[in-house]
Amino acid sequence: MSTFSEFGLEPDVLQAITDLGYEEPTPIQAHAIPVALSGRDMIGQAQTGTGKTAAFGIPLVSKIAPSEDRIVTLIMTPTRELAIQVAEEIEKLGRTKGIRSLPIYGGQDIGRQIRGLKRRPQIIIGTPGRLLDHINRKTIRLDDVQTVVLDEADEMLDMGFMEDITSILSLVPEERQTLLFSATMPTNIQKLAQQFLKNPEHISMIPKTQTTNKNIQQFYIEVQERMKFDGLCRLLDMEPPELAIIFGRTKRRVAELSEALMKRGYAADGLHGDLSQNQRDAVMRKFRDGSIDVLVATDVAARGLDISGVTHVINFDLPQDPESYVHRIGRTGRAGKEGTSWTFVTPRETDHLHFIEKITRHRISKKALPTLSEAMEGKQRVIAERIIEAVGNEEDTNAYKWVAAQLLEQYDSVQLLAAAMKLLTGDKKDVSVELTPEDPIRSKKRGFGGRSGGYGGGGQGRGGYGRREGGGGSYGGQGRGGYGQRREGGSYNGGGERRGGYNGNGGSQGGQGGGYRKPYREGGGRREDGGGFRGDSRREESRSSRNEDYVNI
Ligand SMILES: Nc1ncnc2c1ncn2[C@@H]1O[C@H](COP(=O)(O)OP(=O)(O)OP(=O)(O)O)[C@@H](O)[C@H]1O
Ligand SMILES: [Mg+2]
Repeated sequence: MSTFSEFGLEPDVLQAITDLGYEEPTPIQAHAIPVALSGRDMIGQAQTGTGKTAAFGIPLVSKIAPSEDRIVTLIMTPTRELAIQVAEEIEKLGRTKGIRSLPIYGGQDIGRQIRGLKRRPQIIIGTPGRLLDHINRKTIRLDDVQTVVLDEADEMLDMGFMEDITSILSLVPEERQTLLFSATMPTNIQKLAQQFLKNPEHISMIPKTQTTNKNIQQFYIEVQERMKFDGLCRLLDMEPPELAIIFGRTKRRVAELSEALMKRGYAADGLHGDLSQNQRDAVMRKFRDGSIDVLVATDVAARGLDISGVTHVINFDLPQDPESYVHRIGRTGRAGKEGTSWTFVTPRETDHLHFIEKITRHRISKKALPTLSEAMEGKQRVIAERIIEAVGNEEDTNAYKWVAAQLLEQYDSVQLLAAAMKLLTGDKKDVSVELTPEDPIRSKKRGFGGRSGGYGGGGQGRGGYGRREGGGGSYGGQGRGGYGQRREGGSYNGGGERRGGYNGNGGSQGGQGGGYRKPYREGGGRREDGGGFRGDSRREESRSSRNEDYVNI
């Protein structure tokens, strides 16, 4: 299928597609749209940034009559930011036709959502926790829903969401169409998914040879934990990104890292689940409009987010599992654009890196940590470019010329310009920053075949937060060194490895015994929106507070 008109779409919908600037369907759209239009259940898998949203969005808006005044379509996403973004795309696709849609997510004023619901939207895009809240308040009824979409399906069907999804889907009529989309779909998840699907068509656009998007150049740098921050600064200086997303492992890590980058003069801010929704919205707005160019985030930003201009993804901490790696780096190299990813790996984590390479079927190229002089060169290049740009702007510089001429009479021109450049670089490399060191990720050494079948098992909540005493010494600047004592014990990912096959032959479904959860959610099950990435005690709170969404991180 090479044009959208070949799908037999209505003129209004075609107009909306044109307005979005989409000229021809992407491969997943070409294959998935006809199946979705036919009413069949489907599992749709395609690489990050290849247009899965419109692949389900176009058929959804096509199938709804503008006169419909009930909720007939439900889309679920794992994070609030993704719900907002998907809602925006659906709104654009449905606007010309007069389709009404509404995002429903935790952290937003519920009264506002209730007012929105009075406009009788036909499509709801929500996160599970807040959806359940509305269902309990009877402000949302799902009796008339005909189509359900789980975006980031594997994440949604992970243990953290399983219970909520099951409750929500039990309220949707059996006679419905269910569509699952994701860039990753571990085999075990597919099996589980079939619990909710009827005779689904499986459409996979993932090439046998590589699960990550080929437009992303992937590098890793082996670096000691204590050198990571300086390494990051050098990297940002050497190859200044247009926009970059830097992933850290935990909320605390992200808070510390964004703070540290700001202190060193970078236009950065952090996104994680301990922030209020207003703060989260403000950070996203600043990143989207370019008032910051570095977004430091937990995995809350790993899935689905589509921000144009992201040229670099940096894994400051190695992700826990290969899926997370695929999604994180997939925030760049979208819609045919090129992108670069850098991953920091501490010496003890190289096994885990190779495991990620094996599962993603892609070799990640090794690079050396940029040297100080490479970083300096990069910085100076940027300053030189800014100066040259300003030189071209006579009007802006006129007011400075008189003083410039005076200075040139007294000083050497090269010396003058060098001094001005030095001031412009705003060099703050000596500002000391605090960063608590992280433990290395332990390699899972899982084979494809599965050791004991299934995911997880167990799940007694061992471990939790690897108690750490002594905390962080100062990091960088002067005073480097004091790293704080750390007591061993209490592995941070709480024991429970994901046993069993990844793409596994062999892994049975494992769902009994509380299994089927990722290691970092071990021991708790339910996620809270922005809750701990590790099974810490907060999960108990989230279990009882149903009025929020349960996204981890
Ligand atoms: N047919 C098309 N032509 C051009 N651009 C498109 C087309 N379809 C989608 N896009 C653009 O491609 C980008 C990625 O789309 P989208 O966010 O749907 O990707 P995705 O496959 O859902 O990725 P992820 O797995 O990260 O969620 C968006 O900016 C979107 O506007
Ligand atoms: Mg998506």
